[in-house]
Amino acid sequence: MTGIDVDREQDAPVVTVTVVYHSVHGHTRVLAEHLAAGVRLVPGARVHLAEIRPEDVTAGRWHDAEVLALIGRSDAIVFGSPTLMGSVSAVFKAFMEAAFTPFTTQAWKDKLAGGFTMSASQSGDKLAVLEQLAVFAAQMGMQWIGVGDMPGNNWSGGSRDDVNRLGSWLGLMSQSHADLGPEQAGSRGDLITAERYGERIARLAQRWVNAVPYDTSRMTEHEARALSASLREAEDVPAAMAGA
Ligand SMILES: Cc1cc2nc3c(=O)[nH]c(=O)nc-3n(C[C@H](O)[C@H](O)[C@H](O)COP(=O)(O)O)c2cc1C
Repeated sequence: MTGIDVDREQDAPVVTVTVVYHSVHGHTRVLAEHLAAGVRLVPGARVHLAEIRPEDVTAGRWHDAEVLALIGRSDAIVFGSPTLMGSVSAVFKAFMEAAFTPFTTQAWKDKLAGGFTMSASQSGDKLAVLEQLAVFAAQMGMQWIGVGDMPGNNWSGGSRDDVNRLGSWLGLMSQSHADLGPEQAGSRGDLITAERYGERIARLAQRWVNAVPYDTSRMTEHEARALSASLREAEDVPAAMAGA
């Protein structure tokens, strides 16, 4: 992120948020769309929806050059997957593994990140998915943003329509009844929480790009090893001792 692009009409910093998600039956897609609607509320914020498609996975390897290029141009990336067997879906995991290439050059370092998941059970082990996504973002050197809303549906007057009704802060959780189609995905509260989360990410992205411009240090693994070796050499520490 070098320099600040300003939307003159709206007098706001331009930021690009990409929502990268997989959905088998469409419920997670609805969540992604509401998240994007929240981003659009922010003047200057641009949003893209990038669906990870099973047809782009061949022999377990995902590839879509356009999606990777889009992510490369984005200030914030929000990752989303249904919870399947307490994990991100196999298709989304293939996307995560394809990020090994940008990992090696730290290409996504210091971009903002967030995550969301949809499942049928109230808990359904959704937290495991958000943890998986947050660890992934950390490996990519990204800055994670959680949900910033107080918990709902945690008292006698609460309901499914409450904001953050599942009380999740690491990322966005939503729940859809297993017998209902995507047109009834989540609850009203979940969809409002998704919009609020999208808006939060966009506003924080604006704050992030508006900060003092800088170029963060990036190193490939090879360069990191060379740096360690030169430091050892300068201190005259034998490699065997330094690595003990
Ligand atoms: C193979 C499979 C595994 C699932 N595992 C879980 C699970 O671990 N926890 C849960 O609450 N729901 C689970 N579900 C339900 C889905 O998370 C739920 O139907 C979700 O809405 C699917 O989202 P999608 O329509 O975006 O694909 C599972 C469904 C399938 C088909």
